[in-house]
Amino acid sequence: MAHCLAILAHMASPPTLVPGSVGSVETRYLDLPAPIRLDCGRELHPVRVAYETYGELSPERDNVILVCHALSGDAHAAGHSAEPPAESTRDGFGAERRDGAAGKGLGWWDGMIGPGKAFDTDRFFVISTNLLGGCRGTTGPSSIDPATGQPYGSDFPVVTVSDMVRTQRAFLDVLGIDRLAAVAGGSLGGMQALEWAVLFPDLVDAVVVIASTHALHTQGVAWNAIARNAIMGDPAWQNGHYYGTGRTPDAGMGVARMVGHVTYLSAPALTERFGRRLQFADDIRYTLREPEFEIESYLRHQAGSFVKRFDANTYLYTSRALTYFDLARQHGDGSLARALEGVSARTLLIAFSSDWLYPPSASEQIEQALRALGKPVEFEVIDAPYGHDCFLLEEAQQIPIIRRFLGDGETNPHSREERSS
Ligand SMILES: CC(=O)SCCNC(=O)CCNC(=O)[C@H](O)C(C)(C)COP(=O)(O)OP(=O)(O)OC[C@H]1O[C@@H](n2cnc3c(N)ncnc32)[C@H](O)[C@@H]1OP(=O)(O)O
Ligand SMILES: N[C@@H](CCO)C(=O)O
Repeated sequence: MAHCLAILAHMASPPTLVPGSVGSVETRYLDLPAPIRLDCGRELHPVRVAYETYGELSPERDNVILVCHALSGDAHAAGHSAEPPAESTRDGFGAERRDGAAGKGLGWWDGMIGPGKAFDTDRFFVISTNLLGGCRGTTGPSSIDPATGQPYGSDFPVVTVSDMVRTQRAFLDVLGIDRLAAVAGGSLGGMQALEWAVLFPDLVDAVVVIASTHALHTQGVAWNAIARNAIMGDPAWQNGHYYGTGRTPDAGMGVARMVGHVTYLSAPALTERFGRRLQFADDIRYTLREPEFEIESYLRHQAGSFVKRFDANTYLYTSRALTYFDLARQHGDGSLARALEGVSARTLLIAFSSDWLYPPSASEQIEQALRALGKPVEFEVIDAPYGHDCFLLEEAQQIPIIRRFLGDGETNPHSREERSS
């Protein structure tokens, strides 16, 4: 009888998928029970991880998707933030920075995570963590160093993408999750997804790597160096020990964000949007200090909002980690193919035609290496004009590709409708 009911359930019309919101969410915090051993040779303890979850964990715990954020994101990936920050205020990067990466209290990938969306919370239990070295609740340079009772500052160890992934693994162990249906992310988040597939091949079924690379190209390393030098060259940086001094390297970090932001956009998109239009249309004002062009004003705005929500030291550490990332060097003695030999996850690579910072050619190299090894891999280049930040903006084109890759959900045993039938 139960068997018949199950068949009937399958014969019924599939549920209509209307993309929705995950609603109100709360960031939670978990302290890891053991130290994290880092690539640099040091151990880090204590380590706290800030995280959010969306959807329902299946009884078999086999429907978990880990979402990894990019340089300036945080654990708040979807839904509306429910609460004022609690623990994260301890490091001084909480309350006034509450609006988070995407602003207005909405998660930075809200368009991609939720019922009927790319990472469908009717099927999957999505977990998002703030990365190691972060400033939004996970242990980072603004956290208290137990050895001194003061914030680490630049005494925080230099961390790598592998360290971030090992921290996520330790965090998931505490939650009792020993297998991931998928790991997904854009940019630095995509690097983490790749690192998961290489470091823990037996634990990951699929990876979704968007606007990312196996190793940032020379120009990308150079832009990151310029950004870090802008921060470290600001006298208010104070060798990284600015917490509690009343001075923060806002000027340097503002420049870093301006540089970064231009690299996240395409030249045609900038031209299309701003051209050479003057901020004050009447005429030029013969001023050195004030923004004269709309693009100057826009960049100043981006810089100003960024310094209100982000810690300069976290920028330095995160930027350093993404420039170190190099699968071939770290795992393949210089060979990307050798680095990927052990991967068993299905891989989806998505790149954007206008992304010159993480260009489609980098994803293509990964695709070719995986294909030559006989690994299951799909690669899609989305034609979109906005540059690297397309992974945050071009949801409509990404959603069907990712949904198809993850299965359409109609036969998934963990879809909410089928579980309740
Ligand atoms: C990926 C992760 O893990 S999280 C990190 C993602 N988040 C970020 O990077 C945050 C920074 N924001 C951005 O990079 C971008 O805003 C995106 C990519 C997220 C979204 O892009 P868009 O929605 O197109 O935002 P856009 O680039 O138009 O910026 C809009 C802002 O510029 C302001 N603006 C636009 N033109 C001007 C101008 N001429 N002068 C001054 N300000 C201007 C708008 O008023 C608006 O301000 P607000 O954000 O304070 O409301
Ligand atoms: N704009 C995004 C993309 C960086 O890769 C961020 O700030 O995190």
